Amino acid sequence: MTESGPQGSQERDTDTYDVVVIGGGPAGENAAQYAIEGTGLTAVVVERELMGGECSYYACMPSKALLRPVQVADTAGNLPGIERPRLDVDAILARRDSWVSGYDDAGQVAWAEGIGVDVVRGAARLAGERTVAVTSPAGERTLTARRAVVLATGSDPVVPPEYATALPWGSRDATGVREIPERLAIIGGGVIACEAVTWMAALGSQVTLLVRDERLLPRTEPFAGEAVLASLRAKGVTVHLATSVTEVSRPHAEDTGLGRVHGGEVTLRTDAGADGRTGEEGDPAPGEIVADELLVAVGRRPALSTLGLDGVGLSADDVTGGRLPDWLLAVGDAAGEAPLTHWGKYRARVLAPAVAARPGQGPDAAPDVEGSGPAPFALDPEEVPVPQVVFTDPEVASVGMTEQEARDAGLDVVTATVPTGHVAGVALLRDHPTGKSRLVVDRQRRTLVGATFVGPEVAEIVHAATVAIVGQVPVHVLRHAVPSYPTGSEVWLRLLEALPVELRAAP
Ligand SMILES: Cc1cc2nc3c(=O)[nH]c(=O)nc-3n(C[C@H](O)[C@H](O)[C@H](O)COP(=O)(O)OP(=O)(O)OC[C@H]3O[C@@H](n4cnc5c(N)ncnc54)[C@H](O)[C@@H]3O)c2cc1C
Ligand SMILES: NC(=O)c1ccc[n+]([C@@H]2O[C@H](COP(=O)([O-])OP(=O)(O)OC[C@H]3O[C@@H](n4cnc5c(N)ncnc54)[C@H](O)[C@@H]3O)[C@@H](O)[C@H]2O)c1
Repeated sequence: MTESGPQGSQERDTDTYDVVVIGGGPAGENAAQYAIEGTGLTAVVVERELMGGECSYYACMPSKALLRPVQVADTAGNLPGIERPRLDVDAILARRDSWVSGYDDAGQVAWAEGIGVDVVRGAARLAGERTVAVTSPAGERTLTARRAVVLATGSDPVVPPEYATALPWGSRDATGVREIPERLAIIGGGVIACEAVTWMAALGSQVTLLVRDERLLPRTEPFAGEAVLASLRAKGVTVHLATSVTEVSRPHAEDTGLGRVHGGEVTLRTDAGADGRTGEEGDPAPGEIVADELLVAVGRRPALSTLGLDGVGLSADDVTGGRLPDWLLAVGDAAGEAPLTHWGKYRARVLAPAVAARPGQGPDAAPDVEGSGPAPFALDPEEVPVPQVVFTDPEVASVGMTEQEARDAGLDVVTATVPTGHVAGVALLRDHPTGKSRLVVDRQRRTLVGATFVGPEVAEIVHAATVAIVGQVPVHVLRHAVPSYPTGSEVWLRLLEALPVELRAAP
């Protein structure tokens, strides 16, 4: 066996583990951790950038570190007796830097090694059944999996080619912002766009949001996008709905680095005026918009293109469709499921026992793992509801189906909708609370199938709805779950009272 390795460390060219995980984001870390926990099996994670993945350095952590001071300032600005705080941009960016550990993953590597998971640096691809080739500056290395290879490579941003030549910002630049563009145009109206406009406007950019759809946050209840739209406009953000950007030009585009303005002015042409369209009533989109920077936030797709899938007879659709051989699994954004950290970690937790229980292969295969097997579900996995919090002002916290999704699924549903701020616990948090809350109830089963809360600090309320859906608690039983007074959870009382009387009593 040849010895070689980076920085003088002794590494073998070839190595064998029970589980080889490609990608060290939250899903990959959890897949490795829970596959070997309490089993005596071995696991390695191959990571080409930073252990901890997109979430830790470029996505969830820095975005929420930037949004929290903005939220606190907004709250303070709506409480008589407190002067609206001045945001100290440098201090906020410094706090963001500390939350991303200065883009240094030593802590995450130490954590992995501490739980017995090896970390190999490099870009991995499938080189055959159970075989992973890793390329790094130190050379090529081959890893073999006795039981399973787990694809946890996350997702890549979609950048339409007509925008790409302008070297626009992606979400990494927005979360890693160093230079605040004076005029920032954002294309997109989904989660990333709505969160990024919130912190970039607060940090001082004059933002124009260009939204192709008729509304913001199209996958949530309509009243969620309406509340966020009203709030953004009240803060001075220009929002053009139903507007497509048809052309982008930037004569002096330059890759100046993460979070820095990427060159000279950028000019966007929109479809305003085409077919008599004016963007939206009272606020027509101009045909041309000039900005200092452009952020493109129009979705992400599973990062599967460099994995050599065709070499093992597979396509990206096989991965996202779950048509995989028994030695191969996918978790997290790479699997094409809800692209959320908590969802990827959950799927890794429930799949891990099945990974460990795959029969060992090869002469040195470890004994079969006793007591492991497919994870027991209380619910059909398809029925486990996905929660999400969008950290805008107001916050949007939802779980399970919207009313429309439930109807589209053929359910006979009844809904209850109330203004969130009409309960004392919410009204006490700040003056002028906005937003509504809604329960979606399956009339036949008398249980929740979805809930949405829009308002101040609703992020902490939604988990009660998740528990109610997973526990299949009938709504008449939920009436005995008494919220403390005066807390935001009292919105549950108003919602349950707004349901038809026959659903409130035991059948
Ligand atoms: C701006 C932004 C904000 C977000 N905020 C939230 C939030 O608040 N809450 C939430 O739940 N979700 C949020 N998300 C989504 C969340 O970041 C993702 O769902 C999550 O990171 C997915 O985890 P993952 O482990 O599947 O992939 P990732 O975190 O993307 O990790 C994948 C890892 O695989 C590595 N990799 C890829 N290919 C290879 C290869 N061939 N070889 C070796 N390594 C490879 C990558 O370098 C990366 O480190 C946000 C996303 C963005 C963009
Ligand atoms: N707080 C959170 O949980 C959080 C925060 C940020 C991101 N995320 C995750 O990251 C994922 C990606 O976020 P995102 O905002 O990029 O995607 P998204 O799917 O939420 O929104 C994309 C938006 O872009 C629009 N769009 C698509 N193609 C377009 C085009 N060519 N031109 C103009 N508009 C176009 C879509 O209609 C949609 O409104 C989300 O699905 C979310 O799960 C989560």
